[in-house]
Amino acid sequence: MSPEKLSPQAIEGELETLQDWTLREDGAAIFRSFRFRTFSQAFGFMAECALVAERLNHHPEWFNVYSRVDVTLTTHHVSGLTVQDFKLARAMDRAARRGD
Ligand SMILES: C[C@H](O)[C@H](O)[C@H]1CNC2=NC(N)=NC(=O)C2=N1
Repeated sequence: MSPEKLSPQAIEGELETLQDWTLREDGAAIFRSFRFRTFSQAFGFMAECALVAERLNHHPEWFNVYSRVDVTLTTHHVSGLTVQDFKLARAMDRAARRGD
């Protein structure tokens, strides 16, 4: 059963629990730029998140340059946000704290 597209109100509620993420202008994605001390830490973060994404069957759109990883989360099959995006965002926040 694929998750339902979240309403703007539900998205607002979810974002209140995720201080470091911002809602994209079109309201269909959330964004965070992670900063690490080294490239190795950034890549280790990506490797850990890749395994989480596979487990959730929900995958990020991300860009890495050196110690920075920019992440955009959206649910392609509803062209918007679902609980899967916020579940992955929380997992990524946890992984980033471990990588510090
Ligand atoms: C077939 C497979 O379940 C789908 O392609 C999954 C895979 N990962 C996904 N990731 C994201 N971000 N959005 C999706 O809609 C999505 N769908």
